[in-house]
Amino acid sequence: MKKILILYASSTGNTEEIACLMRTYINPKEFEVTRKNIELDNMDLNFLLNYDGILFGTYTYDDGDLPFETAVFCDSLENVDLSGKVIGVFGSGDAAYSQFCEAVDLMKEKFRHMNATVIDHTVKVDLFPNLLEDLTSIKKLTDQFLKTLSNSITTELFKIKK
Ligand SMILES: Cc1cc2nc3c(=O)[nH]c(=O)nc-3n(C[C@H](O)[C@H](O)[C@H](O)COP(=O)(O)O)c2cc1C
Repeated sequence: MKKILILYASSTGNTEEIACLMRTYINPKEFEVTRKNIELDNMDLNFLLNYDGILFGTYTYDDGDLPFETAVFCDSLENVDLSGKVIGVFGSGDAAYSQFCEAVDLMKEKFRHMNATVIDHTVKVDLFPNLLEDLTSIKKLTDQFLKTLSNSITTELFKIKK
């Protein structure tokens, strides 16, 4: 069974709510799913290698920038080989800011540069996910992620191949 990690930074719970919704769209009989917050006290990110796919969520802060915990996570990623991992990116922002959900795009680019297989569609929610278009977008990312993941080789096979 392929393993999925839903990992996110959320200060007031909006991004966490997207993560919770995503989990409901994944059949636990088909995939092993873990959902967790970024933990600033443990930035050894080698545990990411235990997962075949990662759904990564972040809110946006300070005029289109990464929030602190996502920035620390990003720096710690330098030593981790994410090639072959399937990754989807989502987040919450506030449409009142000109650089709406910019952190989602920044993380998408970051994962792309690490040779991960990044799903093109991203989820950008204005604050809390309560509109039909939010749910449609979240379902779309989850479905595309699961489809790509199903067609990828498993982490175990990937280790042997390397
Ligand atoms: C100081 C500050 C700066 C922010 N800057 C942005 C921004 O540049 N772009 C954006 O889309 N949202 C911005 N936001 C809004 C948050 O991203 C938004 O409230 C989001 O829903 C928080 O997600 P969370 O509940 O998962 O923490 C900012 C919020 C604060 C408090």
